[in-house]
Amino acid sequence: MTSDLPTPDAPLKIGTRGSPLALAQANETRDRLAQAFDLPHEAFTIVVIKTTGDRIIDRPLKEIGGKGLFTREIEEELLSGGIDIAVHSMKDMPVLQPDGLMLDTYLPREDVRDAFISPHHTGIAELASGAVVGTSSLRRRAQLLHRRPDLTVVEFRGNMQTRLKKLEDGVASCTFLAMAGLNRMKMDEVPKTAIAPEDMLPAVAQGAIGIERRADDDRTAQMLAAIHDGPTGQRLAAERAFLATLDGSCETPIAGLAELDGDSLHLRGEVLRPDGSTAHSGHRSGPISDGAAMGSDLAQELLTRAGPGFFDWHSGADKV
Ligand SMILES: NCc1[nH]cc(CCC(=O)O)c1CC(=O)O
Repeated sequence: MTSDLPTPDAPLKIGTRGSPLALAQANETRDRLAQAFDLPHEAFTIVVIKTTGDRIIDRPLKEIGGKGLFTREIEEELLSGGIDIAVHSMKDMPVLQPDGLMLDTYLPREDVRDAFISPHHTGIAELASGAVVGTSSLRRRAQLLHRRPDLTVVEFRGNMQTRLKKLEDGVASCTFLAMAGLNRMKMDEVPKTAIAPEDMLPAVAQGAIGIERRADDDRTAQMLAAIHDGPTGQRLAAERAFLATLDGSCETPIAGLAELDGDSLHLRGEVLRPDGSTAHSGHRSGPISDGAAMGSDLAQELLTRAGPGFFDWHSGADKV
């Protein structure tokens, strides 16, 4: 199928951010490609790219401009040929990619659930009134305050290691991390309890790794097809259509999860006010091939139920 595979002299350049999780994801991508084509690891180079989001770690993400901050420099390298593929956590990716790029290869999805992390407790119910919770995720913050308005949420930025250090230092009683990241980094020693999606619906695409390429790069497209996971693609098609219709920005707390059962797909979605005061959730079931339509349909329902103004908070005065 593929005539000119990469070689140690002309390696395929894999672009990634430099966080331990990003590197683990890039390594997994290299391993899968090497195995699929029986190539040595030297046929791949991992190129670490520092993004604006990595550089500015002392301010909340929402202040410095949101999601594209972690991808812009990487996508520029891809477009200019500095790298051949870029490996991303799909939950950090906007629904639309720049012209000339394609993002439709997904590795098999990891555990989609959030984990409750605390040295002293095993779940939210155990937290005393007023307990301090650290998270930088607007979704987790809103979901938490929706259930427990008595808790205090403090901003917890930085990579997973930085956040765990803050927890150790006693800055908060607990934090939340994706099970997927903990599993991919084999951080078995972290005191964690997986939270059922019924109790905390995960972010759209949580646990999925996506691989981006230039749209006109046919050799790379053929190589990536060999490691693509179809079921993950079907689930993300529904979840990302849900997100696209909601026009989710980094500032809007949105959760969504699609699961497959035989030929059917079941999609759950939730939108919340950032302070947790109101939440709207719903679900759809249908044939897998209708996933994207179900995603936009569910989003329309939630938009209607939420009513005008629900998503306007970011431009108004009631920002929390
Ligand atoms: N926004 C940061 C981010 N992006 C992806 C993951 C975890 C891995 C995944 O969900 O695929 C994380 C950290 C976290 O939420 O704990």
